[in-house]
Amino acid sequence: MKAIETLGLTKRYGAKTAVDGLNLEIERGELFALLGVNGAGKTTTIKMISGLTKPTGGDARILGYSIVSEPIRVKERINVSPQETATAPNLTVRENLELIAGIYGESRERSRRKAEEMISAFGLGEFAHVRSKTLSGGLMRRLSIAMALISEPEVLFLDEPTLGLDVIARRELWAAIEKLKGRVTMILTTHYMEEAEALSDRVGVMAGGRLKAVGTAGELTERTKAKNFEDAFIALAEGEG
Ligand SMILES: Nc1ncnc2c1ncn2[C@@H]1O[C@H](COP(=O)(O)OP(=O)(O)OP(=O)(O)O)[C@@H](O)[C@H]1O
Repeated sequence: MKAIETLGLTKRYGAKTAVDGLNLEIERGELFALLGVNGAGKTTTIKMISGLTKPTGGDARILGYSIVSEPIRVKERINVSPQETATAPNLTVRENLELIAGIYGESRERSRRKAEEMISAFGLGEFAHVRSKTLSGGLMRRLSIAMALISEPEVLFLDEPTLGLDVIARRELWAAIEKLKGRVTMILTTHYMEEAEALSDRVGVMAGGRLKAVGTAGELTERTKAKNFEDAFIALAEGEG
């Protein structure tokens, strides 16, 4: 069974077709980067797959469950690490993690244990007692992803995870994401081509609501006869048809 399979997934807003008959398959454990210029339809696609908005046509199956007819089953198995980090500013790193575990119905004891696991997995040990509002951008993003993982989702959406981070914080976050590869299916959106190239198993390029190409960064570079992946992306994102 695929982690994600979209079947003619479509979203229309009045006369505007934001996502146009998307057919896409993502394997379990894969890190898939969904790329496209502003307005290509990435956010709308992710919103539909994660149950935040309903398609106007087609369907998607997440771990076999339909987003149209079984949205609760889907929501139980996924989580989103949003672009706008949503931590409780006056709670510490540990308290934020325990709070989320509690919201997902874990006992006090298990919440503590899971928070500890995440602190260790994301290298947040020395900041466990720090209020989240005082964290740097990079640490905040790490906490945000840790919070999204505490419910043990099988599918995780990472929406521009390193937006606005400096190069060191970005590399640290990449390392944290790398460690999750193979265990959690991840769908990444990013405008940084080197990020897609460094992290993803495959990329999909969207333009005008349609999927223009799918493959590894290397394959797409070769297919477009570009000199690097960024040029390949530009050729695909701007190409007609
Ligand atoms: N709620 C809405 N109502 C009307 N049009 C919308 C709505 N949401 C998105 N659109 C339109 O659908 C198209 C796709 O938008 P979407 O946000 O999915 O693109 P995107 O690839 O995520 O872009 P970005 O990189 O800027 O986030 C755009 O033309 C956008 O204006």
